[in-house]
Amino acid sequence: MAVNKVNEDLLRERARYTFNIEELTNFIDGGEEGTRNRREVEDMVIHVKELHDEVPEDYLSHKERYENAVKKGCILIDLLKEHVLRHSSFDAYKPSNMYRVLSMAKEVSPVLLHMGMFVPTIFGQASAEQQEEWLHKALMLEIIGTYAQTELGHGTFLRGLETTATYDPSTEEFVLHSPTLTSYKWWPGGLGQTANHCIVVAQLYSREKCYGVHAFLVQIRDSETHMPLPGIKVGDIGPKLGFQTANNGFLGFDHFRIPRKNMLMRNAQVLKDGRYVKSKSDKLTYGTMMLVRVMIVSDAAYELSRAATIAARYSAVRRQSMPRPGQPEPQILDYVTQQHKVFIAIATSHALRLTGGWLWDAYSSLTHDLDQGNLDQLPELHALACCLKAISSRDSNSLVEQCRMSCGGHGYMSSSNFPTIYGATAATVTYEGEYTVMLLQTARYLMKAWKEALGGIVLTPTVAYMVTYNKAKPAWVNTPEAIIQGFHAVAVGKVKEAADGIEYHQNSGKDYEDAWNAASVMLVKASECYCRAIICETFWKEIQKHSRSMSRNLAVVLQQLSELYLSYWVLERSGDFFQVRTVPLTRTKFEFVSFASPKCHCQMCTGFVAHITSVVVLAVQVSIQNLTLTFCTRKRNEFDIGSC
Ligand SMILES: CCCCCCCC/C=C\CCCCC/C=C/C(=O)SCCNC(=O)CCNC(=O)[C@H](O)C(C)(C)COP(=O)(O)OP(=O)(O)OC[C@H]1O[C@@H](n2cnc3c(N)ncnc32)[C@H](O)[C@@H]1OP(=O)(O)O
Ligand SMILES: Cc1cc2nc3c(=O)[nH]c(=O)nc-3n(C[C@H](O)[C@H](O)[C@H](O)COP(=O)(O)OP(=O)(O)OC[C@H]3O[C@@H](n4cnc5c(N)ncnc54)[C@H](O)[C@@H]3O)c2cc1C
Repeated sequence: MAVNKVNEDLLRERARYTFNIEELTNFIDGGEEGTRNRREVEDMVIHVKELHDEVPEDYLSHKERYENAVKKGCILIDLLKEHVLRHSSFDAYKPSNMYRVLSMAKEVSPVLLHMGMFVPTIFGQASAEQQEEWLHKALMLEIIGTYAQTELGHGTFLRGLETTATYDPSTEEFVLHSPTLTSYKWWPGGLGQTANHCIVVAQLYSREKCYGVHAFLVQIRDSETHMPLPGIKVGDIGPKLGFQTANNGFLGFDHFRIPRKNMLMRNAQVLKDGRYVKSKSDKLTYGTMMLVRVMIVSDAAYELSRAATIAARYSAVRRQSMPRPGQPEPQILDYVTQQHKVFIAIATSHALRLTGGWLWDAYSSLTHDLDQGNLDQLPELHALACCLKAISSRDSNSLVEQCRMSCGGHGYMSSSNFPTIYGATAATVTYEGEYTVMLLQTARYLMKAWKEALGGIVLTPTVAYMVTYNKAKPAWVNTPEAIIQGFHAVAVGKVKEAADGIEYHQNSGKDYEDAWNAASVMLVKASECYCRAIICETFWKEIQKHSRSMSRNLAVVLQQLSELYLSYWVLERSGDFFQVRTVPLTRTKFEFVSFASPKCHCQMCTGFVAHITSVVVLAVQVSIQNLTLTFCTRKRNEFDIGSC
């Protein structure tokens, strides 16, 4: 049988590395132990023949595809359980670990929601007694759950959910009911045929009073027969853009009774006589969503890294066209347009991975604070989780599509794996908080921060620069740090612009809600810019921090990747940078000028870096005196193919 020979072009490209591959691998895995763990799991998986498809999934029926996914899910979960039990360091809920293992089956797993939301909800919202009863069963998959919150009529507006849970003190039970068609749960993964339990989010009623949405653990199928229990209507919602084996389903209740103890009572409680005990914050019910949003940032990075790897390899081996008559067809990797498509995908996968790790650390610190009853960091972390989930999933999905397109017709094949990766990342832009809605949530936080900044109040870390502009006159020099300061200036400008927009509409007679709506496009933009500034700054600072403990060759390349990322986004947002005309930020002097302003001139280079080892560092130099912006370009290395 012909032995698969590695493509010579690929071998030649790999021989040109200027850094130690194992060192980079360890960096990506979070250290040598992370690489060892990952390889151990991959070695376990790669040798399981049942995980390899004889027939492409696309040629299977929906039923065969689902059964195939269930089989693979069981195998992978057994590996995960064995590995978690054997290696306490393999923490299934650190970013990406659990998702990594499940995604080795290519198609999304019908037990993704069990692992990704059902178990974490028990961790985060069940009382100690309830964890005692359910956690081990869930971790060992003796019960299989999902997270049933979204309804046919409401996904974003949680306070509008219609499913009711009414307490009956005479029997010490909650009666779950779906009063309307729109109240049917719709979307929960695994609900179609897989889950026999679920977390149900419903409006809690006791003593004729509504206390808002709370979470309940509900058995919906018989543990022996797997048939729906009496009073339960459940099934599959049908075909989707992707995620075909996620087994998304619908669920309706007809006066379905559960014991009082099945209300998750870590935060709020209902006593036997029906008295309601309020939690420290009713937003703690939303805790699982914050966890998954935090995980999505790292997993969006992971999916993008897969797509970028496919595109980079294809670009090395694909030869096409003949720019010079009689010469061999060049590798498409040598076309600057191809580099412009692929290199930003590589840089972004690193940017999002490092930002996801930073966010995970912030989330871990918050959960520790919450355990101590300290909710101070909750608002900022909610705002961060919202905008980073939105931007990371959107960037990942659009760059996955860009990688696909960079591979021509072969990128359109299912065998390229781009369609599966695209389907997975497209879903994350919507689920766990729809893109626009998440950015508007962050905007809510930014509007408050802006008011505090104007009052000179010291702000939380990620918005502190809104005040510092009032004090330190930035001595902006030609460095990446200058670009980051530029992104801060753009973010502050957009926040101010949105706040002024709300004020303008209120002054013209609108109430706050209408003024907010009228300014909402600017509010979304302000959140995008705030988030981009965070990713740029975190990426750059993480690379600087890790560079100190890595070999110089690797540090150089990673530094160039982070500079490429900064340069790319300055070019992408050059309009916003042009608009920023900055004197030390004070209330009255900070203003945006229109493009037409005679004072704003710029020699922005429109070229793009020709090769990953040569980075054009764009920096913003602001001459405070004459209020002009001069973008100067400084070529770090050879051949900048672009032209102004
Ligand atoms: C890339 C490939 C794959 C990646 C895989 C990911 C990782 C794998 C792990 C798990 C797999 C998961 C698979 C997921 C499948 C999908 C599941 C779902 O989609 S579950 C359903 C998700 N639904 C949502 O996210 C709903 C979104 N809506 C909301 O969150 C809320 O309705 C709202 C938009 C925030 C508005 O809520 P509400 O009206 O109550 O609030 P406001 O009035 O706007 O604000 C009130 C104050 O409350 C604060 N707030 C709101 N939410 C939170 C929160 N979560 N935490 C903390 N604080 C919160 C808000 O800031 C307001 O505060 P103030 O301004 O008043 O101080
Ligand atoms: C693949 C997939 C898997 C899912 N899995 C689950 C699951 O397991 N469990 C679960 O509970 N849910 C799940 N969901 C549902 C998901 O959480 C919702 O789809 C999501 O929250 C969006 O809600 P919606 O679908 O009602 O859209 P809507 O909220 O109706 O949004 C529609 C449009 O209205 C806009 N909009 C809505 N509100 C506002 C506002 N206040 N201001 C401005 N614009 C607004 C949005 O921006 C969007 O453009 C899943 C969804 C998908 C796609």
